[in-house]
Amino acid sequence: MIKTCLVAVDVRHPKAKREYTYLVPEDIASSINIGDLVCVPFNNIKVTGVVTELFDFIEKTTDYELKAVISKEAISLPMELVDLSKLLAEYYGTPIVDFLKLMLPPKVSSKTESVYSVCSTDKVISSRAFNQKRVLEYLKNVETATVHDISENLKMPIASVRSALTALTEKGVIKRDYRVVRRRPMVITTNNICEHINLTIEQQNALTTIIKNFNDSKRTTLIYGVTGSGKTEVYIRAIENVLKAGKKVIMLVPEISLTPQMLSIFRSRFPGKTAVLHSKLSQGERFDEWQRIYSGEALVVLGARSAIFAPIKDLGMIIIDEEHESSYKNGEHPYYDARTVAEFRAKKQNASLVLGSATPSVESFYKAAKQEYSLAKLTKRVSGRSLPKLEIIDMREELKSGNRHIFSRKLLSGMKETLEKHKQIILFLNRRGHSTFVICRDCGFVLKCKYCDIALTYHFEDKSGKCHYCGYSIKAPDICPKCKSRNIRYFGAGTEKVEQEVKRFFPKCRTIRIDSDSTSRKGSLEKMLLNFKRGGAQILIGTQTVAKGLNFPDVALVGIISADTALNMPDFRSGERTFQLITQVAGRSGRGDTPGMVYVQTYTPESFAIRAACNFDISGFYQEELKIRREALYPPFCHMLNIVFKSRYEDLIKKEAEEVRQILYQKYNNDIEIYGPVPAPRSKIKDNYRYNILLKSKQIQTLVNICNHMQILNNNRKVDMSWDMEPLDLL
Ligand SMILES: Nc1ncnc2c1ncn2[C@@H]1O[C@H](COP(=O)(O)OP(=O)(O)OP(=O)(O)O)[C@@H](O)[C@H]1O
Ligand SMILES: [Zn+2]
Repeated sequence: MIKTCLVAVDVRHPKAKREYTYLVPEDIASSINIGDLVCVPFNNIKVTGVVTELFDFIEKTTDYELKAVISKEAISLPMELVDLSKLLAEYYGTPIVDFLKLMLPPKVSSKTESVYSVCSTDKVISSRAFNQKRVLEYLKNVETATVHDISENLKMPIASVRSALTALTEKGVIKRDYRVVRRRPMVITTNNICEHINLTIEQQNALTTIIKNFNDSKRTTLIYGVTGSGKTEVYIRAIENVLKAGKKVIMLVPEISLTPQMLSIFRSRFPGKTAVLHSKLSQGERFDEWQRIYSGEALVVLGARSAIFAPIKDLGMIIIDEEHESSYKNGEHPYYDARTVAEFRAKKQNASLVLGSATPSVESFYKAAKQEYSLAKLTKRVSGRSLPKLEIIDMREELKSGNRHIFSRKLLSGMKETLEKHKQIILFLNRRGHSTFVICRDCGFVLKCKYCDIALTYHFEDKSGKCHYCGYSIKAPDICPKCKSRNIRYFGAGTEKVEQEVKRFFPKCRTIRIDSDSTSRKGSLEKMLLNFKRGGAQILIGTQTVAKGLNFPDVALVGIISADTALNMPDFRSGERTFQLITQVAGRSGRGDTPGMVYVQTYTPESFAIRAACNFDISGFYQEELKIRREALYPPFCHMLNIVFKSRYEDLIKKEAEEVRQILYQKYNNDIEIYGPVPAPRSKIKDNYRYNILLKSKQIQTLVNICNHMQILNNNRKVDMSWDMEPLDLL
């Protein structure tokens, strides 16, 4: 009997699903499986693809000759992941191959090294060949050794070892083999951490809920635990239980939480069994971690967003820490949300899902209120530590009393006091660079990007204006390019400016600045955080990178330089983001012996989100927020789909977007609300105009249908079109 298979191939082709049928040649017919990586012919070239279906070939069903699979590669995806890709492809209206690609290891190979061992003891080595004799004696006492092992143990230069080994191999006394070496990511370790911890009653209760859900209902557990309440310890105990039951775990954390701290906790609690996956791994490291997971050597996968696609077969639990984080959403095609993928995956593999946060997303909070999720609360910090005290500072008052600095008087004296006590400080500002715009006071000219409709940010370090969207950079002008005036001023502070000001007020104080400018080199973020933890600096200045999950016991003061940056975003989630950001950043304060203080500077002290965060009024905040969302019809009371159009030609966008709107209106009008097409808030980026059509619907299935319809509408379009299911960002 002949077999055929369906292969998802990685090629750009107008045909929507990008899956094609191939004949299976006889020599691999008995070994081929769904999930196998294969090489197939496609338009006269060879491409790779993944087998998604197998059929017993019955009759000739098409007019054209089927081509045959060329070869089978050594890699194969678990069947569960192929099934998951199919579900996701349907849900997001995206070719299946786009998800399969996220699941495959990178295209590199294993790293091998040579090892030597004795194979014959008959031959006599002349006593003049001194090095050879020593090397041979050494090898007789060990099973195998590498060049480096030998060199190190015999204190012999590498070159001498090599020539001795070559001579011995030629004589047939020893032989050379190859063994695979695993590249192990992140070697920085902090001193450990295996002290025994007795769970608090709240932690114990949370653990019981998780285990109960794991054992029977598989219901999702939401752990709402205030900052410093010991959520990590609860996750670790839960993982221990899952491993005991013979199952495996994926734990997702935001990229930043993958610090040496977190890694060394996991490596010491699950020695040899933890794999990590995140965006800063080299291709080789990623390949090896993938192999360790796939082979079953690693039982716990700790990683950022894309780790949700880790090749695990016996999955028992998925844990998502800081579940409110927007970094779980992929901001480009394929626009998946790791939390949604986790839900699909947990269901498919009969695993249970655990979400945790000190500031759960409004959506999750709502599901817990409706009892779709089990809610476990940790209301207190561990070891009797109290939550920090938050104070709002009205910056308008500061201005009125003549203080034009970025630090209010209270924050400044708080900093002075904290430094005197030899405690640490975190200053938070959600903007990098020095000044957010450069303006001419005479004619109002604002320095803008050549390619984007965005003001350039001034960076003091290289005296340049930079675009934070496309990277465009020019030397900042001394005179206005438009009216030639010298009256150029810089407005709006960023992290660089904060650092400068700290240096001005406290010249002797050591600072560390963490933002994407200062941490672009691999490993630099980890080193900076470790340095701060060890007391290498007194003040840490950072963007939202420093808001999450960090545990520095010596931090006694947190200053939020401007609580308004997130609030002023034109987005229905701005209130929620502001609330979360303040609560999270504030949560870094007072985690050790000294009680924590937090100053929240703002020009809008009456804002509900800011006041609720400062009063720890989480339930008041969610109630108010849910009321607004219900009235204005926003998630969780509806689902959304954003259709994004991009092109260099604005007329073309307008025409095509209008066409799409018409089609959607005619077909789906009863079930959806349509907004747009309108220019996106960031209307031009990298020389491309951007327009949005936003759809809302109470029926998720309608939006799923539209996503799949979009794949067809996308054929032969002259403008670039993409569709973002449940968007987090409409900018
Ligand atoms: N039962 C316990 N007794 C004493 N210390 C504990 C206990 N549980 C956890 N800890 C310690 O408390 C500290 C804070 O815990 P952890 O970082 O897990 O807090 P968290 O809830 O994740 O906070 P955040 O939301 O701010 O990240 C850690 O150093 C941890 O070792
Ligand atoms: Zn730009």
